[in-house]
Amino acid sequence: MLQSAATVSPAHQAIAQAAEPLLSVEKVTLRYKTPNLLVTATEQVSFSVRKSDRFVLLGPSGCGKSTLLKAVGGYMKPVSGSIRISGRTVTKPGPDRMMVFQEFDQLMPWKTVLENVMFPLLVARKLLPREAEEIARSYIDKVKLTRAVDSFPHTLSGGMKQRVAIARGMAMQPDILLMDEPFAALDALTRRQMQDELLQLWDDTKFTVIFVTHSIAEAIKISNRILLLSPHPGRVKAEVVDVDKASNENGTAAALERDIHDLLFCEPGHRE
Ligand SMILES: Nc1ncnc2c1ncn2[C@@H]1O[C@H](COP(=O)(O)OP(=O)(O)OP(=O)(O)O)[C@@H](O)[C@H]1O
Repeated sequence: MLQSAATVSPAHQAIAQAAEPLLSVEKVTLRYKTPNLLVTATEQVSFSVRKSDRFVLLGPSGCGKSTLLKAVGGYMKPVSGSIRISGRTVTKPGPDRMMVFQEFDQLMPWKTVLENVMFPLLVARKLLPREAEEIARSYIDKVKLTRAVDSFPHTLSGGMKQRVAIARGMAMQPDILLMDEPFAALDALTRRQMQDELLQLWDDTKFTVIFVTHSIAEAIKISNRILLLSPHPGRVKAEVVDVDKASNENGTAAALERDIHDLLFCEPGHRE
């Protein structure tokens, strides 16, 4: 189930062709221009995401995971290649792609939990306050923050703030939720709890998510598919096309974790 970039099986090609992807990223090269440097973040990266995928971008620091997510979000244009959602080329940010970041300060500190979640519904979806409140409250319930609905962000723990950010993103019912290391700044226990809650939310609503992480264990736990990127500049190294199946074939999730680690970090024949 670990497929190298060069060897995609005919069976997988057939499945990929049969199910029209929601998101197609084709041969995307992304660069930053600084006054003195041209930094190539990713080179010729291709992948596709289907509806209800829990798709993880995994790779070492600096391989361009966040940059790819920014480009899917419409915040950055590829220098070559294309990014399409349901056949439409992505040219700018839109309410069909909501982002959840790692930082705890992504909420507006002067607004309550309810007001933070309602804000994009009022501004981007242009809903009436009553409609926005109803939707916001239902997603606040889903992330188990009913009792904190009137609290201000500074009174919340890091995990609670991330739950608000997830509720805000999901309440917009985007085509794709883009999550950039959303649990990386949490303590280990809270991080595990948040991973479990994300999976419960997915069981409820089957939303489509692209999740960036550099934790192999986190990737295996939350995804159904994983794209492995090589170190800077990021190129596709392999794809785990069915994480559950790969875990079973490898015996355990721990065995798959070792295989992915070796693929990402070791030269052939070496193991740390
Ligand atoms: N604003 C920027 N200007 C110039 N170079 C940048 C900028 N942002 C990122 N880069 C460079 O682009 C490359 C990819 O960065 P990116 O943050 O996408 O990697 P990443 O895989 O998400 O890393 P991490 O796991 O550490 O967050 C790196 O070499 C980084 O230094």
